[in-house]
Amino acid sequence: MKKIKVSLLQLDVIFGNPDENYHKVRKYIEKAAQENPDVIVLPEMWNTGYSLENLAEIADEDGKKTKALLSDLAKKLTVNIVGGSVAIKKEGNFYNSSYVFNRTGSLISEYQKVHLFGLMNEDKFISAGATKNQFELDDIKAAGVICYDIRFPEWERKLMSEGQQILFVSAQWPTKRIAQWETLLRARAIENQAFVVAVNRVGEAPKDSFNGHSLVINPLGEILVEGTPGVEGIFTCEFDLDDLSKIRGDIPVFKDRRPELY
Ligand SMILES: NC(=O)CCC(=O)C(=O)O
Repeated sequence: MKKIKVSLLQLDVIFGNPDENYHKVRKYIEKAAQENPDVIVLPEMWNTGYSLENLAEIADEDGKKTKALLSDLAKKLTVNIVGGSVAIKKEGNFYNSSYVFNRTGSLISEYQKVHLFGLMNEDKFISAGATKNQFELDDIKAAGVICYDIRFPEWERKLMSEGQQILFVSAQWPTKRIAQWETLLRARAIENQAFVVAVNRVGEAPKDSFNGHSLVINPLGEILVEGTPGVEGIFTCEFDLDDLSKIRGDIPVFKDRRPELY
């Protein structure tokens, strides 16, 4: 049996206020670690929110502050951290950037959101990434994407087709489209025959409302845990990765696919 315990930090994000958000994330990670999870997962753009007009003043310079905080906590608490994403500035550009740390505090993956969400003006302020986000946590192969990325199944397929067992998703997905969030995530779990661990923020921003509905979904598309809508908190779930081999054996989607046709 290969069990993994994940803690989802379904947090409110204080708009345009990195100092308060860093303080809050530290407290929440320390609190979550008391439940002894293997992995702690954060939402999207948790340092600034979508305060895009102010990025020059508030984005994290090359992610230095974020990396120092998450590395320190991962090492001190001996826990893997899938660090959601933060706004960073690097060489004159802004990125929506994700960092993953293992239990020793080493940075094991870095990813910039690939698909930028025009409806929230992200494409006007942020530069797109172009690299994959694949990593191993305690020898478990996994991949990660950010929010709007989940509307591009060909991207998740690419990330998940080298034996990845868990897809991590970090989001600021507004309440008004939350039914689509659930449907898309369940589809990504079923088609990739993988667990999906998806964290969405709660709270209000000037132009959007967020109600969380963070989810852990099994490879059959069944919901194992749902973050209580509208409630800030830590939602923890343990699941067994051995379930995957039976599902992948019964319906061998990865073996049966015909990539030469599509
Ligand atoms: N932050 C995002 O990428 C939002 C994506 C979203 O809301 C959608 O409907 O897609």
